[in-house]
Amino acid sequence: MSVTVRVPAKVNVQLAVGAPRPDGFHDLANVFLAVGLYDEVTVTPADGLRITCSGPDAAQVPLDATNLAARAAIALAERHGIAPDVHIHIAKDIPVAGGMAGGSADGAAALLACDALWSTGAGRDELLAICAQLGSDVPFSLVGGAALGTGRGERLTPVDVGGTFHWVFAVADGGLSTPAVYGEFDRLTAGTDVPEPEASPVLLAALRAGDTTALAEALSNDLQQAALSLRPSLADTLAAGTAAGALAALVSGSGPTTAFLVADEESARKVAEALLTSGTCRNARTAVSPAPGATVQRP
Ligand SMILES: C[C@](O)(CO)[C@H](O)COP(=O)(O)OP(=O)(O)OC[C@H]1O[C@@H](n2ccc(N)nc2=O)[C@H](O)[C@@H]1O
Ligand SMILES: Nc1ncnc2c1ncn2[C@@H]1O[C@H](COP(=O)(O)OP(=O)(O)OP(=O)(O)O)[C@@H](O)[C@H]1O
Repeated sequence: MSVTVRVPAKVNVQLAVGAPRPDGFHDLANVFLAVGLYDEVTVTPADGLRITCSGPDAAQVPLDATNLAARAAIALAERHGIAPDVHIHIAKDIPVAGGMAGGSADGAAALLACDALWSTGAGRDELLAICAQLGSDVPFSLVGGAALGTGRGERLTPVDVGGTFHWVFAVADGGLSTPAVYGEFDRLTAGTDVPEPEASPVLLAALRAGDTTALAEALSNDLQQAALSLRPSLADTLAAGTAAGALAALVSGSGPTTAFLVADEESARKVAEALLTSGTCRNARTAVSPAPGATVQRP
């Protein structure tokens, strides 16, 4: 018997970053929106723990115990006194190291899949606590939709979304390391007074109203400057999407994927095509939001 879980990518429609904490993390006001690009994680009983991965970016995914999907299986098994003897297969469609929480998504998906396979009876709160141990973005991958993440992003409050938003994502060549981007943020803000991060009421109202124009005006990412500083060529990608008619352009999370909010499906197609022909990115993907969180697939 196997269990398959489908899990979405995310874009941060607001990422407000505070000063570094003593533990090295940063307090955030992190407004997550799940977008309809998905990985699928399948777990099957096996003699030991084994990971495989398929998809165009599969070669960049670690297949050892550092993989977040493996760490999730081990964490759940330890808590319930079970041997983590599963074959985990990741069908990867979320860009790797792109700031779209691909690894986090696989962690949340493997956790939910193993929980179903082993019938552990773990409640939602226990699963969310394990997610938070695995990484700051992992709890959101489990819940999906839209949520405000505070603390290091792991403490979630659901956010209402009153409509569908259309996006284009420009996938860059190579990844950016999340700690390196936070480190660059610290370097760029050193000696300045970094304000306490706060969610923008205007942005939350735009989401609630399903108002694309208002959301376009309210999007913000405090890590954008740091990502651009480490990868200056991203400015060309942002400019190419804006010139093609995107309502707003921003770096997705820690980058280097860039996100373009567009009016509708037709505009998404046009902007994606223009980005591809601009030569400023490796690939361009269209997607809608919000998307549901990690979900067990029934055959
Ligand atoms: C950039 C975002 O993707 C936005 O959602 C997240 O903040 C990153 O979340 P993540 O990849 O799950 O990050 P984690 O695995 O928890 O942490 C990786 C590293 O990122 C930095 N980090 C992460 C989250 C946070 N609130 N402050 C940080 O400074 C730390 O250097 C940390 O060691
Ligand atoms: N299941 C996984 N899929 C992809 N990368 C993984 C996975 N598990 C661990 N990793 C490691 O995590 C690193 C970051 O990859 P990931 O795709 O999660 O980045 P990201 O989307 O930028 O993350 P975030 O948006 O959460 O900061 C990779 O370079 C890889 O070494």
